[in-house]
Amino acid sequence: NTKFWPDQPATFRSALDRYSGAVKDVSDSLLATMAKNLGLKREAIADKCIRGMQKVRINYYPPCAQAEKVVGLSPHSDANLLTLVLQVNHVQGLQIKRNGSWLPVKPVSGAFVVNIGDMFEVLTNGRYRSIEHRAVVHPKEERLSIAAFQFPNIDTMIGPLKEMTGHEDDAYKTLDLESFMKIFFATKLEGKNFLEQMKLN
Ligand SMILES: O=C(O)CCC(=O)C(=O)O
Ligand SMILES: [Fe+2]
Repeated sequence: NTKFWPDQPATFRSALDRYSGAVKDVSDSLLATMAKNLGLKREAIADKCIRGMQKVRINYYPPCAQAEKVVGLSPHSDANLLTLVLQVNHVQGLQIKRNGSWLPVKPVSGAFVVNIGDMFEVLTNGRYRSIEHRAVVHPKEERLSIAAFQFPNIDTMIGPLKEMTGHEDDAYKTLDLESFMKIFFATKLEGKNFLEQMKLN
């Protein structure tokens, strides 16, 4: 709903609206392809997003003379299914956690970074892992990114998909989306500690 966004410049809301719709289409087709690759029906995950929610955040990181002493965005994984991040300018800042260390993700003009969120990890019973990431700042240059977070419909149950588990045990709890998000917001944003609470055993 763009009414919560600034109405200036005059084209802002309509541009954002178009962007959001286009990103949702990309996300739906990615979800369909990923489901197919997992041996599921194309619709298995995408169908959960027909009336799905999308949140968009535009991140602005001003330059910071003491850049090495601060982080722009603390380490976390996104709670939702899939996030499409556009690194708007050429300033590098996004980092992912790989084998215990931070790996920079170079901005590629016009390309999305697709981050797996916690809900995708839960639905696939851990086949896909949500990615821990953070953003650092630059001593001289500002940085901008636009993150579009894709969520399923509000009435969706978030738990390992039956078709995914087969004979194996569920590795995560099953909760309705609202309860899932309540726990997420009550948890300190710190690495993947929210998902830890969703694990069984
Ligand atoms: O600024 C970035 O590249 C990352 C943004 C992000 O991870 C987020 O908004 O959740
Ligand atoms: Fe994020």
